[in-house]
Amino acid sequence: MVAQDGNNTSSQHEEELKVYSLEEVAKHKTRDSCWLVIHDKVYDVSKFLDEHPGGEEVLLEQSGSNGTESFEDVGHSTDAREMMKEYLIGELTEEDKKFTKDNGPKPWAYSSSSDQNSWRWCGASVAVCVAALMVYRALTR
Ligand code: HEM
Repeated sequence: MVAQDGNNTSSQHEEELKVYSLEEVAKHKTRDSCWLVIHDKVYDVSKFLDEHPGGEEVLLEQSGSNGTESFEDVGHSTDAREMMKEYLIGELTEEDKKFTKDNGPKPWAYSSSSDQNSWRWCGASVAVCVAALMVYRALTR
């Protein structure tokens, strides 16, 4: 018979998150150990410095502190947000949390996988044109 023990090994990553204070995070601001906080989560991006499309400088600048605002200002894509999970090492202590909300990528930063978006815009534009034409014809009759 099939044993039903498949659900106790998955999705434990979130539960295993370590808790760090901002003070602890502030000790990691070098190339060898570069941590930063985004939306109250702690990321160790030391191994990502060379790969970051925005360059290592910006990451080093934000290291040891809260990079949420800069991260959101750039409007990182869905792909970037997926990528982050790889570098997640923990979260801030309750007292250090800012409880910022992750509103997802900005409209201009959707990843290429969501080409459907352009089609949606295209469809909407056609609909607006047709509606305008109908109104025009109704008014000029
Ligand atoms: C773990 C954290 C981060 C990851 C995984 C990440 C990933 C990425 C990726 C994949 C891109 C390419 C564009 C995109 O897909 O959105 C990018 C661009 C960029 N990132 Fe980050 N990033 C992180 C943190 C930060 C932080 C804290 C800053 C602070 C300023 C930053 C600044 C930038 C800039 C300036 C660009 C270039 C945007 C452009 O040229 O259009 N990133 N990042």
